[in-house]
Amino acid sequence: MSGPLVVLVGPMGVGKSTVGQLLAERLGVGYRDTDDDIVTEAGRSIAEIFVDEGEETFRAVEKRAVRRALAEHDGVLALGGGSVLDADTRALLAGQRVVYLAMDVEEAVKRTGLNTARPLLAVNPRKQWRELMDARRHLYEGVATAVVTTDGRTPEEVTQVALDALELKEA
Ligand SMILES: Nc1ncnc2c1ncn2[C@@H]1O[C@H](COP(=O)(O)OP(=O)(O)O)[C@@H](O)[C@H]1O
Ligand SMILES: O=C(O)C1=C[C@@H](OP(=O)(O)O)[C@@H](O)[C@H](O)C1
Ligand SMILES: [Mg+2]
Repeated sequence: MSGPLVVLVGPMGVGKSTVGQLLAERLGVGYRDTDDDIVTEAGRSIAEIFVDEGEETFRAVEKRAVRRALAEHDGVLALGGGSVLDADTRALLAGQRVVYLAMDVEEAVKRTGLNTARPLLAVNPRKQWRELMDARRHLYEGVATAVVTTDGRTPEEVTQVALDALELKEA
């Protein structure tokens, strides 16, 4: 199987970036995050790209960033939470080892409700979360080869559960 050793998907704030770095350390491989790639390339924050150019442009940039990272990176790759909205991206994820980090809506509101860096949640976070998960849950499940629930677990515990689920050898 070519491509990353592990790809992480799931909603904003579920811990893809946090767990991704821990997982990479435990596995002794590199870590990459498509949101970071986008920020580096654009020289602006994700929020600025959303405000200046709109979500559609962001999604096009994101699609290219994901394609490139899947082709180039062989370690742990964390994707932005909305990457799976794109059908071509979902097709590229078929055949990859993909972990869906999941959480319920209340946990999501708790973790991200007050975080203005995430433009999709700027107004009425609980309602937005419900709508967002209703629209995306099946997409995350569709690309996942493993699902790891994060509610009530520390990032270290989530990392351990992911390692157990993946049956990958540690470094
Ligand atoms: N298992 C967890 N329990 C509690 N807080 C967490 C957990 N995982 C991540 N966080 C916190 O939630 C926030 C979002 O985490 P992050 O890794 O950036 O998520 P993502 O990349 O999925 O958007 C951070 O403040 C992080 O410290
Ligand atoms: O779910 C989404 O649509 C988004 C998730 C964010 O990444 P994280 O999932 O890493 O927070 C970021 O790409 C952007 O704010 C949009
Ligand atoms: Mg992230």
